[in-house]
Amino acid sequence: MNFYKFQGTGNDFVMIDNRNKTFPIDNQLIKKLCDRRFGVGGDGLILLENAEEADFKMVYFNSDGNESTMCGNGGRCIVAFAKFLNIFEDYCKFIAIDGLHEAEISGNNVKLKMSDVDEITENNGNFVLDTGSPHFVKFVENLHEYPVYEKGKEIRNSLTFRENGINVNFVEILDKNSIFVRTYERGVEDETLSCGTGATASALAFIKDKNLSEVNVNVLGGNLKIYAKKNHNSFKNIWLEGLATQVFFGTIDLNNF
Ligand SMILES: N[C@H](CCC[C@H](N)C(=O)O)C(=O)O
Repeated sequence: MNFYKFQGTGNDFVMIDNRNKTFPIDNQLIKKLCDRRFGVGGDGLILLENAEEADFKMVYFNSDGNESTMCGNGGRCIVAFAKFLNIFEDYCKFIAIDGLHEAEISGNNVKLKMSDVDEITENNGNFVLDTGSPHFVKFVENLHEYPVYEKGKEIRNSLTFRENGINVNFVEILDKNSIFVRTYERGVEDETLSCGTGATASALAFIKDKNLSEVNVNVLGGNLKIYAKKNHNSFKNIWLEGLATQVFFGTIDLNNF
């Protein structure tokens, strides 16, 4: 079995061209392929498959081996992967678990259209919203020193969120249109170097009461840019932009893995 390793601002994925539908979807196999010592290593595994009314379909699994909701950085990486496979020229449409996405690629830079966000709810100064995956957003000071793993794990496993889980984003405001975000990711159950749907959620929480439509988001693994059109407490025309690159490729004999 051929696999490709891609990363988008440090969020990394095992990518498989599964248009022939031969990949054995097995949670334990996916978990082992994502294992950083016993496997290839990755925050998740992504299958690229054929789609009726789009250029391709994205199927996303977290590194715990379970299929999950939309992955923004994974979406940017599958666009770069599909371009590498010559599936499209510079603009594509693909189907993911949260619906149809458009994307543009220029070199290693990918701009991905995210699902609309209908509502941001607030609970004692924090924010909860769904950008294709569920996110909790908390604004803090001195984010570099903040205990992201401990506090993120605590919120993700709290009574409110324990059953379905949630991704937990901690945000420091850098200037009038820039934020720094660190994320504890559901299904990875650890901090990742970047979370695309999390960066998007954090940016929307940041601009919800501002007259701003572009946000620079610094993450540990690089820089992202989010564009959004606000409409009261909802957002449309949301785009996530950043670099996505192929790191290496290889083959695995699944009969002896
Ligand atoms: N772990 C997330 C999905 C991947 C999100 C992240 N990798 C992104 O770039 O959006 C979840 O299960 O909700």
